[in-house]
Amino acid sequence: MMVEDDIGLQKQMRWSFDRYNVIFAQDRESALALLRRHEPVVVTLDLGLPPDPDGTSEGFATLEQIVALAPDTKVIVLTGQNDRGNALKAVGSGAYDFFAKPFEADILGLVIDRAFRLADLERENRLLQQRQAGDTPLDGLLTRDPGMQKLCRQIEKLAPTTATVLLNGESGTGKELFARALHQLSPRKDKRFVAINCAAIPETLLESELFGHEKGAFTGAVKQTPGKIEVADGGTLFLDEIGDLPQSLQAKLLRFLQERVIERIGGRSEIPVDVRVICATHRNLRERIAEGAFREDLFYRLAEMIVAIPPLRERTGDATLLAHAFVQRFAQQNGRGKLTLRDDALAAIEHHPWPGNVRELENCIKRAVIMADGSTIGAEDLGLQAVDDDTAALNLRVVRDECEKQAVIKVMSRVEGNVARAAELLGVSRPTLYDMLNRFGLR
Ligand SMILES: Nc1ncnc2c1ncn2[C@@H]1O[C@H](COP(=O)(O)OP(=O)(O)OP(=O)(O)O)[C@@H](O)[C@H]1O
Repeated sequence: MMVEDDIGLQKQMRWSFDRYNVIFAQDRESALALLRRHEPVVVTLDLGLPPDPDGTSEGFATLEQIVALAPDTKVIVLTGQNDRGNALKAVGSGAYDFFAKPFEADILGLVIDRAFRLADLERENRLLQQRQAGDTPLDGLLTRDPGMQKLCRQIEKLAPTTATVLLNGESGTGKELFARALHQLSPRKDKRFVAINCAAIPETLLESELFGHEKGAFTGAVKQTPGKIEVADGGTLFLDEIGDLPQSLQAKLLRFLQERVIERIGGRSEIPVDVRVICATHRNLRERIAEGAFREDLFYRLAEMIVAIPPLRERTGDATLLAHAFVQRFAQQNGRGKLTLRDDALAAIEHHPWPGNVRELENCIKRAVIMADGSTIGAEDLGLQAVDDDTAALNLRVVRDECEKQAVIKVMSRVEGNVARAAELLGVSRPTLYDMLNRFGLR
């Protein structure tokens, strides 16, 4: 796209750059409308645009909006001769390069070619990165959901730090898997990962499990036993279901986190321990605090970083991705040869809300692999309700229509029904927008 208000110059450019597929804009408004509509890869931008043709304010405003809307666009700003100040300012504001007017078409052509090449390379690079991100989320963890992949990147960043991480998510969402990944990717990976479930052990035993005891500390304490915290020295301590930690132990854990020393039950000496603490809960800890069941000061010690893991039903495409992988794994483990999921099974898996998340899905597939008679698994083998297989919704056109409809409704509401303005924002012509409104039955 070439943004140039001088019609004579536009003509000359059209002629000089006829080997490109060029679109022309003459002011900010038309430039932004064309940007939305055609998504040009390279833009040349004259800084002197109406209503300020002798200044640069409109040019800079246009540049700013192009960079904000489509940051990958390569904008080449055309400045006056010897106008270093504005040239540098433009590059500082996100322009790719600058060029002095009047220009020699050959040389400007070289700059444009280079901009296209760079844009190509950047696009390739982005694709490669996306592909890699999709292939290797975290060890043992399968996902294609963009939100989950973002979480995986966060975990990679958090892993090498000493931050205490709180993993929050429904039961079976993979909290322990994330905790192990945090350990594996940390400098502590060669030391122990010690997990303890605070909800599974009675209060009386939990204290000794965590802090250890000396011989004779209580009836049955026949020998000196170090606690889990001590055992994890140098490594990572994973406190699962931290929201269920009894009050008395909350105080003791807080003291450990503050002072980093423990005292075994019945012991007299303070033992320094160096552990990275990761904890997890399916509970809403803020609610527990409000109920008076969880100490606020402990919460802030534990939740230096909070990672919220989405339930399986909110991850796009993951239920079937995991189902295929689990079928393969369990078929192999049970010597079942090649087993596949039928379409009715896949539809049922997509529709089931999976309150028990990945663990529920895993168990469901495990059972089905054992029970299935033939070489395929149907909805019935999974014990799931068969649903009307709406393959229609799997058709890209229908999906696209639904998305388009949502976008049209949103934009039409934003511009209070102004069709011309909505068409511009959506990057379509007015007749196209009218067609869409008709097609979607919108008034
Ligand atoms: N994204 C995933 N890819 C592959 N396997 C997964 C994934 N998420 C979870 N799992 C598997 O699902 C099971 C449950 O995961 P995990 O124990 O980590 O969940 P959790 O959130 O800690 O559960 P709980 O809160 O009940 O302790 C495990 O067998 C785990 O390996």
